[in-house]
Amino acid sequence: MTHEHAAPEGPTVSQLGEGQLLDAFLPVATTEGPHVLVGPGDDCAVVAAPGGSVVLTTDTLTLGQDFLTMWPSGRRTTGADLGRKCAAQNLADVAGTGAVPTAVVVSLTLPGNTPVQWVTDFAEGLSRAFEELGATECALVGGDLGRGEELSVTATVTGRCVTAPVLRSGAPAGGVLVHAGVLGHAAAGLEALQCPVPGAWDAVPAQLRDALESAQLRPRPPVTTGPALARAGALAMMDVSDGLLRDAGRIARASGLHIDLEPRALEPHVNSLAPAGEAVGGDPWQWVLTGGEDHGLLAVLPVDSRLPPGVRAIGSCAPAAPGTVVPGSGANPGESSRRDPVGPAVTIGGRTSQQWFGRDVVEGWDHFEP
Ligand SMILES: Nc1ncnc2c1ncn2[C@@H]1O[C@H](COP(=O)(O)OP(=O)(O)O)[C@@H](O)[C@H]1O
Ligand SMILES: Cc1ncc(C[n+]2csc(CCOP(=O)(O)OP(=O)(O)O)c2C)c(N)n1
Ligand SMILES: [Mg+2]
Repeated sequence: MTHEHAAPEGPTVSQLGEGQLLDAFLPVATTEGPHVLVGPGDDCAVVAAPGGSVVLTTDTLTLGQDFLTMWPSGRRTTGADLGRKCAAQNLADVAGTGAVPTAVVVSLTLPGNTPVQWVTDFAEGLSRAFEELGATECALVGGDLGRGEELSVTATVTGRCVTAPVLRSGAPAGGVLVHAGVLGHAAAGLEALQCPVPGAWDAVPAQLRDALESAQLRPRPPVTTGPALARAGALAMMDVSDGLLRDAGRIARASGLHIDLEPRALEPHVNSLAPAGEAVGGDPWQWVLTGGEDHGLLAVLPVDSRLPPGVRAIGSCAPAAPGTVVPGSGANPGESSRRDPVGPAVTIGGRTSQQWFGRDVVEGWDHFEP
């Protein structure tokens, strides 16, 4: 059913990016209150609770936009896959704040012909992900069921902090940019899933193709590394959901900094994708630098910090050149109004993404970007 608006005046959401939409949306909403410790702008909000605080995040997966039930490659997104992905993307936001996940509520919008087995598989996938990702304190505590035209699942997850919450805005000049998890695998997996059989991806070894498709369908964020990074002294952190360049840009802007990525530190990620890139004529650097949905953790630590297991240094933070980036305010996370007037917030080995790729590239995912 299409959705007709009575007064179709002015731009539609698909003419704006997510940042511009938030710039329009948040100023007319009440975003401050006596219990709000951290409002919109970070991976999680932080709300005062008796004796402490609770961190809170929500994320939706919608058929067509975030997954397909049957992919051109022939693979299906099962209920168990979607349960795992739903858990992973929310648990990663809690981890990205340095917190331990505590509880989940899930809302399911289901077309009437959805098999019951699909729904029970979803519940099982959700719970298996808690176990497999180390969210051992986390339980499903509620939710909602409804019928709708399009299959859609939304989870809201709470967490408890082990230190002060780690936001995007605390990175200092001189800090070390670190990352834990995979980069580019979910993006390469999306291309594999979208490629019909027979097709270009037939040239990729079956095991690698399967692993990349699984990285897209069942991402495995390093959830327990979030609190470990917080304890190691992380000053800024987030999960990489929209692409390394775009999300590093969010830390840079929120912290009023310039970030330079170290190409040699990213080479192991690129090399792991090279056989697939060669076989299909894809660019592994593009997958690594701009691919979303891996949900690894990106953090800034003081120089000379001990890195927790699985954490690698991938870049450095420097003062922003005058006029380069404007620090964001927590209440207004949209980026459009503070688009860099002079230079980029993030470079790769000192080069802009345009210089690095030799062409203009889209630096990451945006649900509405025109
Ligand atoms: N409908 C909304 N109402 C209030 N805040 C929102 C809404 N949608 C997004 N936000 C907030 O805006 C920020 C979006 O920033 P973004 O960098 O896109 O985060 P993420 O990639 O983790 O979703 C988050 O802090 C999120 O909580
Ligand atoms: C059918 C389909 N098309 C496109 C994509 C790619 N995609 C969808 S969402 C997304 C980025 C993650 O976005 P979101 O779920 O909004 O996570 P958030 O940034 O809110 O954490 C990407 C790369 C996909 N997974 N499936
Ligand atoms: Mg996020």
